Amino acid sequence: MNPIATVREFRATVKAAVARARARTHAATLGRPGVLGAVLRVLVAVLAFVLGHSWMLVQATFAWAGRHLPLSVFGLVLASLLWFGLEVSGWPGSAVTGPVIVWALFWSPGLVLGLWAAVAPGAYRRSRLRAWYVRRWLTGTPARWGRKGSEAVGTASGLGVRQPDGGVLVPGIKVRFSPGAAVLRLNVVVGQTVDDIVRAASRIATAYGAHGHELRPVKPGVVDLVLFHVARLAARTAVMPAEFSGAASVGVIPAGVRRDGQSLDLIVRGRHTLVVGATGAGKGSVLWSVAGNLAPAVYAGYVRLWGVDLKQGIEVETGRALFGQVAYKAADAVAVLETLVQIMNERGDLMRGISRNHTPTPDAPLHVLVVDELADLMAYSEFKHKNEAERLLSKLLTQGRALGVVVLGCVQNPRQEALGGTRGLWPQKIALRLDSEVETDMVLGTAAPLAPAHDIPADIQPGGISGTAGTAYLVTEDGTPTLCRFDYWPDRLIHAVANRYPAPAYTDTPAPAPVADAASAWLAAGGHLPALEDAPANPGPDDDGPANDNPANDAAPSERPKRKRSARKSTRNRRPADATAQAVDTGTTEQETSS
Ligand SMILES: Nc1ncnc2c1ncn2[C@@H]1O[C@H](COP(=O)(O)OP(=O)(O)OP(=O)(O)O)[C@@H](O)[C@H]1O
Repeated sequence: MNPIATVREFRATVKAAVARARARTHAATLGRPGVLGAVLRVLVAVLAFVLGHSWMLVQATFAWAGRHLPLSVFGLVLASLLWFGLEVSGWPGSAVTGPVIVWALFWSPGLVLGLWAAVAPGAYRRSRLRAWYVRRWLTGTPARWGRKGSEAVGTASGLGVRQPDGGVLVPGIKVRFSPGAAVLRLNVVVGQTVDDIVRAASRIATAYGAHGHELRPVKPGVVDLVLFHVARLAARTAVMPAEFSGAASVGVIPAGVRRDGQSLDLIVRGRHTLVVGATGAGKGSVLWSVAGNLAPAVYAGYVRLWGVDLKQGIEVETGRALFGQVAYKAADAVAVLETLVQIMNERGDLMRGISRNHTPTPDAPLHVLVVDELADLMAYSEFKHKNEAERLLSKLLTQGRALGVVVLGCVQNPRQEALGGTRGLWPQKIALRLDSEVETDMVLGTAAPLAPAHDIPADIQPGGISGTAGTAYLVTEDGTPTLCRFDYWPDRLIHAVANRYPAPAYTDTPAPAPVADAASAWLAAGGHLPALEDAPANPGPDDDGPANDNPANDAAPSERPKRKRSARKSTRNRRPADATAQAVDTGTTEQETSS
């Protein structure tokens, strides 16, 4: 027999077997399954189910065991000793049954918890019990969480009030746990103010080893001190917003995630919002979270977006179809402001004596003006423009909110010269990463101690992108700060949203020309702008966004962005003089920016 022929024959047999196996696997997993394929799929589903639920059982049981370490270790040691004794003594029956029963008796609460977690994993995850058992992240000893312990921490942190009889009265503290946080409810004692608690808060948080804290007023004299174990918030990519669901939801947008894991619902209606952040801090995420999430309402006619972007329109032009009117030059920006002031005045005339709060309708929509870099308008433009802009913007900021005209202004530098006289006129503030404590003070005022935006780390990743971009303190009108992370809006998603929910053709302004300027020309040249029908619902895995753990996104890319800043970004950070030198003709005419 020819050995070479034998080897060839053997190789051919192996190849044929592999090809058959591949074909079967393909049929069983991706193609139309035969009987074997169907059985395989069922088996895989059952296995996944069993493994998933067993994992929950193990997780919950061991969480319990971790919290009750002495008892659980004692049970294990006793069971092991029993097994050893039975083995050594040559016990005639099973040497395993007895020890397992002993172990199960000691671990029974954990096993019950585990069974519950396996049967109802969702309920277990949301439960306070789980929060309690997985609160090991806080370094405070268990005793510290008891009433006496927490009150001792309060006293040591300076919350005690000395009484005439020499005793010390401490605020009553009740502790409860929620996923990701422990909440201390403090009842202020006579002689104390909430300010005393504010002053002691960071000492208490440090005593518990918390990564951050927030104070939430409950009622006069009662404050919740929330201690967080989460050091940083994971990046999420935004998803295509759902269809317009009714006038009631206009102006409240799901913009990201809060530190306690809840959705960040940003209120835009009736609030002017100032967004401040160092370069690369993620102001674009805030801008598009607002513009992108308002898109369905824009499409339905309940909201009208106006854009001012003196950084050559690079940001706003990415989603141009969402905006009724845009301005990329200072003169046009002033014209937009004039138009809005006029709308506001006319609306005031109509509403006077009838209503004190505007309700958006398709006939009288909520006007939202988005300004990408306020300093370009308020500080770096010609004197006549910046003066006029400051005057008009101040009018909008002082009168617009009740009349349904609100402003979202972004700025890198919160100093006086960048904001003119408007700095104190923004009721809602979003402080992304800032360069210094002085800047945090400037933006947030009295809320600054509870919202240290300058402490948000830059965490520069390869490619120069910040690993914490989009992380911010949102300080609402009542001064409550919330650490949150805004969703990332990749260019492709912005295009897709703009294509799916374009603004109606407003009769008082011409429709945007498709490729009218350098920014659009760049988009066209890049070939990124998908055709209307091709627009993906969500950015695909090849998209250049950050890691996506947004549960709503079914096309979640699983890696951190590897991209360098996109062309949209690459031109955004030019200095003003530079920007003027490279100014492009945006094609925006006086006529376009005044109605
Ligand atoms: N929410 C986010 N999650 C993760 N990464 C983000 C997020 N927002 C932005 N980034 C990343 O950070 C980069 C810079 O973001 P962005 O351009 O929005 O910052 P910026 O504050 O507007 O900067 P500049 O003021 O210089 O224009 C983005 O290109 C993106 O890679």
